[in-house]
Amino acid sequence: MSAQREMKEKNPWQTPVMIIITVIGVIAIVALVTVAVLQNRPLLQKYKYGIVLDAGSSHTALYIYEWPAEKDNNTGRVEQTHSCKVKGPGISSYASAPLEAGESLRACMQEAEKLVPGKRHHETPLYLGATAGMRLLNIENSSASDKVFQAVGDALQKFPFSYQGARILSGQEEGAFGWVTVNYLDDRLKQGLETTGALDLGGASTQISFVSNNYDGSESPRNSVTFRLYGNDYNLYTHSFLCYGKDQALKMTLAQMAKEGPATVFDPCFHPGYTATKNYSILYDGPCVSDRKPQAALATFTHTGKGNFLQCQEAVKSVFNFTYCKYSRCSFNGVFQPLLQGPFGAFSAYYFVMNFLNLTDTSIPLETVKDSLKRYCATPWNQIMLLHPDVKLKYLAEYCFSGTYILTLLTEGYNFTSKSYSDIKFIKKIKSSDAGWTLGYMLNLTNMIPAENPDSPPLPHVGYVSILSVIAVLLFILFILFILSLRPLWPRCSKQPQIV
Ligand SMILES: Nc1ccn([C@@H]2O[C@H](COP(=O)(O)OP(=O)(O)O)[C@@H](O)[C@H]2O)c(=O)n1
Ligand SMILES: [Ca+2]
Repeated sequence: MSAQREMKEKNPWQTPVMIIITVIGVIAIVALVTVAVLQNRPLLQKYKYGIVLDAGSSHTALYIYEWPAEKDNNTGRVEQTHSCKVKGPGISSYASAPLEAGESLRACMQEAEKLVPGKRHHETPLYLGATAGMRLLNIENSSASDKVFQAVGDALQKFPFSYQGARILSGQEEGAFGWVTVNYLDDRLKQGLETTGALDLGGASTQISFVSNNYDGSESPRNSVTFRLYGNDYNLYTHSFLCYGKDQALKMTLAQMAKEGPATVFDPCFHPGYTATKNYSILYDGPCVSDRKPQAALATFTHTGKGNFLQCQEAVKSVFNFTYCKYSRCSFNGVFQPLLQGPFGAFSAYYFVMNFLNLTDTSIPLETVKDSLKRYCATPWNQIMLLHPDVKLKYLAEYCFSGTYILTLLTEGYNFTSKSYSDIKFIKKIKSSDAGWTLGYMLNLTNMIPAENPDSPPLPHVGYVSILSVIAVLLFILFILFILSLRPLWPRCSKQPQIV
């Protein structure tokens, strides 16, 4: 009995005071941590959406973007969650039937209606941006281009989204927003890292955009775009060459070869054995080629392939003008271009063509790439058709030209060398989003890239809760130790005489 009492006296945990203190202490810690967790728990993730239609010269594509609702003005990462290719040609091809341009967008828009949650429809911005195809139609026939926009706008407004308008992007915007997209997706802007240049090849125009340390924008102000993004200033060089997209370049090259108006055009950019009867008018319609029209044109010509890469390269070079430059340096056609500064991401048709030709690896020496293309161009047409039975013949016939055009544009046009060629990366997507101008365009119009870097909380949520828990436990231990240190003063002293 006395041993038991001694035990009880030695073990303060058995005194009622200590039990009560412990229980209260544990309850307090649990309450504190629970409050910390609940109060700072990330809110149930809700998303916002944005839709951009890229009305290109060859086709229209719809992109749906998504981002966490509570972060739309700062660090939220915007991602492409869906893309839809509109059936049929680009909207500029509907000049004589504008209503059909609007109609053509319906299927993709209905898809978007299903994919964006119903309760977000009315707040989801919807943009349509048209590029070089509509630029050309606008030059050629502005009332036809207005009608196409009217029809497209009418069709888009029938959907429940927040329609923000349809317009032609300037070449500068197209180049600059492509650059923003690539660098945003690579996380280079937020972190203030060295940026990647953007090379975009379309059907009717092509863009080059990059930051060059020794370019301040003063030499050719119209090629300069300045941004302040996440607290960093960027002075971007950008240029868009109208008519130098691969489809218009093909037309210009062929029109150049056929400028004497012969009955047969022997074309080194097409495979040997390729032959087709074509209408002369296809070579001279549109503002890129109208001035190359021969005096006495026949109605048709026979287009015959010769499959010769070097001659094709010469033919392509003939559509570039290298003879004049009023600046310290130029790319071509008298357009200023500062010293190239890599790395570069090359997307859209750059990727499609080089991927088809199995030439996306830029660590392969440029000479080897050219040799490979030389062999490809020299391959007879019937063999090419056998190798690619699934590819549409119109597209299949053009890869020799397109590959040659890309290499010529990069090296002769933009002055990439055998060495700097490896600074280029042919890309289709970055993470889940396509490389192109659409994302940059939407980020800009929704003010989603702040000029200054937003302040972020010093600790992430998990760190905050962990530190709070550790401090609570330490405080509790400290409290117990403090109580124990008071032990000699406990009532035990006054009970002593009873034992005696
Ligand atoms: N799978 C694909 C898709 C497009 N393309 C080409 O990529 C180019 C896209 O140009 P685009 O329609 O965006 O025209 P722009 O308005 O940008 O000049 C066209 O020349 C298409 O033929 C391709 O080669 N393979
Ligand atoms: Ca394009």
